[in-house]
Amino acid sequence: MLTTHPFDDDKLREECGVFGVYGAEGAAAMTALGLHALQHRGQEAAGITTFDGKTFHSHRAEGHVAGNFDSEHVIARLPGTVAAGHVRYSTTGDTALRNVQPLFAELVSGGFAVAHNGNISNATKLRRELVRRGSIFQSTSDTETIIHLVATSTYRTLLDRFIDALKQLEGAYSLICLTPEGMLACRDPLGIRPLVLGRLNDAYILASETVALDVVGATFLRSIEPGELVVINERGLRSLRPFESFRPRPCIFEHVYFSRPDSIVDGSSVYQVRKRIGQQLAIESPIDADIVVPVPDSGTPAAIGYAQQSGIPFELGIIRSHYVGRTFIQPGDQIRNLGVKLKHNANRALIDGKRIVLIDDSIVRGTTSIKIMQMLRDAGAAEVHMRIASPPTRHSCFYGVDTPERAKLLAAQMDVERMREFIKVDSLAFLSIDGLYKALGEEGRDDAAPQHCDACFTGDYPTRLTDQEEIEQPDQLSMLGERRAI
Ligand SMILES: O=P(O)(O)OC[C@H]1O[C@H](OP(=O)(O)OP(=O)(O)O)[C@H](O)[C@@H]1O
Ligand SMILES: NC(=O)CC[C@H](N)C(=O)O
Ligand code: SF4
Ligand SMILES: [Mg+2]
Repeated sequence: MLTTHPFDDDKLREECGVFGVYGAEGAAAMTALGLHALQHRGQEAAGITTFDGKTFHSHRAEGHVAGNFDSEHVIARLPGTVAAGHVRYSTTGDTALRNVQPLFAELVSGGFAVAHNGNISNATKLRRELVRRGSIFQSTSDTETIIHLVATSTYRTLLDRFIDALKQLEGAYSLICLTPEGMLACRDPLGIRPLVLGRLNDAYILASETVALDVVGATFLRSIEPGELVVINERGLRSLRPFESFRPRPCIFEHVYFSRPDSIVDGSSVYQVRKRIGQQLAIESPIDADIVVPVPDSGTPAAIGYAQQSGIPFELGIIRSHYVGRTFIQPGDQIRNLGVKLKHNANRALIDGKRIVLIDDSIVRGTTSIKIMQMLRDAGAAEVHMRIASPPTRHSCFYGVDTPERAKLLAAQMDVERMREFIKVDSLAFLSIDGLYKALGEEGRDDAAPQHCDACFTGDYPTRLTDQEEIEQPDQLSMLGERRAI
C-alpha cells in the first residue's frame, strides 16, 4: 500500500481534504484531479462517490489518490455529473476501509453520501445515544454520527433533517453531501475548517483549498462562509444560514503549515502570509548570521521572508528528497529512526563554517529539529540559531488535525530554554502569538474575541469538548478507536 509518513509516526500531520462537483460530465475524473491537488491534506485513504441521477456509485481505498484513481476502469465505474471526494487522515476511528470516506447510507429520502473535513468533539456522546436508540453503526468514524442524526431526525424534509443533525454537532466540520435532491455543503458555525466554492462552465465545484479549483481549471468564486449551508440542485445554488451567528474562528494553523502555499485561505494567500510571518520573526528575533536556511518544505516561505527582512542571504542549506514516504515498506523502529535523514540532507558545501539561521514552521515532537541540528553540526556549521514561524505548539487539536497526545508535544513538556538545550541549538526563538496575527493583517490577537482558532498555541478551544470532558470513562472511547488523547 502506498502511504506517506512511514518514518515519522505521531507527528502533527495534515487533516483531510474534500472536493465536490455538481453538474459536469466526467465528475469522477475531475474529482480525482481535485483530490490529487489536496493529497497533502490526507494520505491514509481516498474515496469518490458519484450520482448519475438514479444510482450512487462509490470507490474507496486505503493509500494515495494516484494508484487508486488513475485507471480508466475505476473512473468508468463512477458515472454521473455529480461527485464528492475525500482524502483522509484519521482523527476519530482507525485507519480501516470501513472508515474511508465518503461514507454512504440508504435513508428514507434515498442515498446519502458525506465527505467530512474536521472532527466532531461530541461524537462519542452522540453515538452512545444513537446506539441506545437502535442505530447500527458500520464504522468507528465520528463522521457516521451525522448520517444517523439525519436518519433519525423527526423533521419531514431532507433539508430540515440535515439542519437538525448539524445543530446537534459540536466541533469542526466542512461537509460535502450527495443526495438525490442535490448537493449539500456547509461549514461549521465558527468556520474552523476551510471550504471554497468555484465555477467551471455550468458546474459548481467545492473544495477544501483553491489549489483544487486551479487543477481542474475552475474559477474561484468565494469561500463558503462560516455557518453557511449551500444547496445545489438543478435550480441553481441557494445559500442558507441555519445557525445563530458567531464571530468566526477559522484555523490559524492552515496558514502556518497545513494549506498549500499556492492556496488562498479565507481571502489570504498562504504564501504571502508565510512570508510575512518570516518578516515578523526577523523583527521579533533578529540575529547576526551568514545565511538563512529553511527546513523544507513548509519552512521555506517563512525563511524567504526572514531573509528579505534581515538582509541575510537565503540559501538552500538542506535538501529534501521528495521520494521519502512513497514506499511499500512499513519499516521497523531501527529504520524509522533514519527517517529524517532520508528525507533531509545537509548541503555541506554551503554549511561548512557558516553561522546559520534555521527556519521551520513548527516544532511538534522535536524529531525533525534534533536530527536536522545534528546534520548541520556534522556538516560543519559554526553556529545554528533556530527560529520557529509560529508560537510553541503546546496543546492537541480536537478539530480535525491528527496531533500527537499532549504529553508528546515538546513545548508542552519544556520551556524555550530547555527546548534549546534539548535540540542543541545556539539560540531558539518562536514567533509571538500577536506576531502571527500581525502577519495575517490584524493588529494582534483580540483576547476578548479571538479572530481565529489558535488553541494548539493558546489552549483556548473555541467550542465545548464534550468527549474530552468525559474521557475519564475510557470504555466510551474504545468504541471510536485508540488515537484520541488530551
Ligand atoms: O517536531 P516534529 O515532530 O519533527 O514535527 C515538526 C515538523 O513536521 C512538519 O514537517 P513535515 O516533515 O511533516 O512536512 P513538510 O515537508 O511539509 O514540512 C513541520 O513542518 C516540522 O518540520
Ligand atoms: N482529518 C479529518 O478531517 C478527518 C475527518 C474525520 N474526523 C475522520 O477521522 O475520518
Ligand atoms: S487547535 Fe490548532 S490546528 Fe486545530 S483547528 Fe485550532 S488552530 Fe487549527
Ligand atoms: Mg517540515
